[in-house]
Amino acid sequence: MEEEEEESKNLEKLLQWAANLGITDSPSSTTNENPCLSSSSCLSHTLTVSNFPENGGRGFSALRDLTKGKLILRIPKPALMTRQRLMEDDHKLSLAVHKHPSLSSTQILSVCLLYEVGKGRSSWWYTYLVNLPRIYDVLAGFGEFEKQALQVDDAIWAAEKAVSKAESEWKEAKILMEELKLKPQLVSFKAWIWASATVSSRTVHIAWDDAGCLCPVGDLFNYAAPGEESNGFGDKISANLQRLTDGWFEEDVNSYCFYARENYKKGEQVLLSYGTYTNLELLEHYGFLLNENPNDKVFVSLDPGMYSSSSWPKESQYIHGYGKPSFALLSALRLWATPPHQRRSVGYLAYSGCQLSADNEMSVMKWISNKCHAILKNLPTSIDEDILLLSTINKIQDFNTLNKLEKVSLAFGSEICKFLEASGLQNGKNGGVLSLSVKSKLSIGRWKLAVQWRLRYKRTLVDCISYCEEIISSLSSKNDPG
Ligand SMILES: C[S@@+](CC[C@H](N)C(=O)[O-])C[C@H]1O[C@@H](n2cnc3c(N)ncnc32)[C@H](O)[C@@H]1O
Repeated sequence: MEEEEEESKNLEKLLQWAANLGITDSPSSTTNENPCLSSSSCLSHTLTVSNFPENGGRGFSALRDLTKGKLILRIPKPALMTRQRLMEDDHKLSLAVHKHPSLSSTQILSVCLLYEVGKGRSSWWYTYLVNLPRIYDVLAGFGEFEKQALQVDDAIWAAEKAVSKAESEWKEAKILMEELKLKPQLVSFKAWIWASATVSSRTVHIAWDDAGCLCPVGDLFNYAAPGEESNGFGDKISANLQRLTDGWFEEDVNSYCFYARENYKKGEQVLLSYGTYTNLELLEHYGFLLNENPNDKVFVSLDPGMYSSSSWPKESQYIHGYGKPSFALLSALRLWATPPHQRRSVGYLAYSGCQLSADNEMSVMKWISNKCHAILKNLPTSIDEDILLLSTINKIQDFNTLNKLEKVSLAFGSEICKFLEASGLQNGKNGGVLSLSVKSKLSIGRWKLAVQWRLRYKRTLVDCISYCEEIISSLSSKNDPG
């Protein structure tokens, strides 16, 4: 409770601080007038900060009905936390950073952020910094147990790569952080994960710095995938070319401006597209995923001969999150299922997305369906088991204890035991109540994300099997009308 009160006070201070910097949700403001300068909050016309437990937590809701395309928030350049700004304000930082030209722009921004945190209350950005999340669930922070809970090799590999990339970037940046005499806890790997996750999940794009910049108040928008509102999950992907983000820097007003991506009713959450991401990419960069993500992709491994039967790049051959094989995957498999000596003559049909013959289409559909079945069979748990496990994880999170452990362990056997082992928790001999440490609570959150991810993956494969079976049955009935 105390924590909540403190968070709400900090937020109030942030909105007032932002108002003093000219950040505003007033649609009529220009650079020359700052209607919020004397106000106690930069928000009063368009947006208010609310909590959306199921959709990103802290975010914005509409204060009134909003129209698509309307300017909803403006952050003047001096309020943007850029590398340039931080270094201009601190000569010592600037001198030290310039001695390390091999560090990447995002490594430098992460160091600058930690350096600013190290200043505590004396930082000009203090009011902003105390409102940043304390933890992130990005892949780079996944421990061994959480990585394995992803179950799918590609995903485990992506998590391992994220961890090792973070480790090597941290080691490279450590010398600079030590030169800057950061406190040991700010030089730790844990602090590095925090800083680099802040950078990857909260920066916005600016043309003059490829690290992007931190955008106070503007970074409170939660995410909706681009195209979501026009597609509907399961519908055909809209051919409309939409802008992938809803905010950009505008030179004429010297501000970062955010626009409503659709019409919103008063009270609805106002969301922002950060770009097009698969669920695994969302986990990697932002530490969350969407149950219905129109941009999700499931890659299935093909035999080398299948890749070489067409010129489609590997990354274009996948199954859409809603279960349909991608255009390129279908095209490649149609060619592969054609005898090699006939491939040239039907190539133009395959590349334009046409079916080649009923037999060819049926063998392609059977191949994909068998492949999906085989993948599902090889995974350690079924969809039903994952659903049950998720509901148990939810209960554990609700009560913050592991209750009636023996009963739970019976249902989920090894995975629960592995969690207990990984968290250093002992299974009470009598199956009694175990209180969870902060570390275990964090681990449970990541474990849940891993289970949600693999469940979505499995559902896509099941949807793909249904898709293939529908095509097979419709082609069979055409072939054999009797
Ligand atoms: C730019 S911040 C958005 C504001 C954030 N909720 C906060 O409290 O500061 C991005 C982070 O918000 C969370 N988030 C954004 N959109 C989400 C969504 N649709 N579902 C779940 N979490 C989301 C993720 O933790 C992500 O890393």
